[in-house]
Amino acid sequence: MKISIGNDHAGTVYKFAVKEFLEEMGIAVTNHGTDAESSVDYPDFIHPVADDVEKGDADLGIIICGSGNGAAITANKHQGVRAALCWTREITQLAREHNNANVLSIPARFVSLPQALDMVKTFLNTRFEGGRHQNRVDKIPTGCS
Ligand SMILES: O=C(CO)[C@H](O)[C@H](O)COP(=O)(O)O
Repeated sequence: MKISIGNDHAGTVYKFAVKEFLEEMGIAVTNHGTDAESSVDYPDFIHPVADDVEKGDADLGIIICGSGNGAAITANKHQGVRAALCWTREITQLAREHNNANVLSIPARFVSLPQALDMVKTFLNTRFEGGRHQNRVDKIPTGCS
């Protein structure tokens, strides 16, 4: 299992905690930064994560910014990337079960660190249900057929 992670300045503290959490589980992590808390532009650090997922260089991605929206919007510009903005365990579970999300977007300014780590754990431990959801996910790239 390989996970690519990236964040802006609002997500730096959470990123390091998530990275440690993953590495303690024996998961290989590619960290695209930023590793600083000085102001940066989130696309510079989120596109590399989405690139990894798009190209198959990572199984999953985790992206973090203040609201989670800029990161998710950026990642979803990439082919084959399904980035889900999540703020509870239940939303995270559904993002995997129903949407086959392959990138988790965490809003660092709106969830606690324990909540964020719980979402990461849920994201890793939940499988896509397929079935009717597969038909819907298949229609995402090109719209209705
Ligand atoms: O959430 C974000 C993008 O969606 C950013 O983290 C947020 O916009 C950064 O704001 P500021 O420059 O005021 O720290």
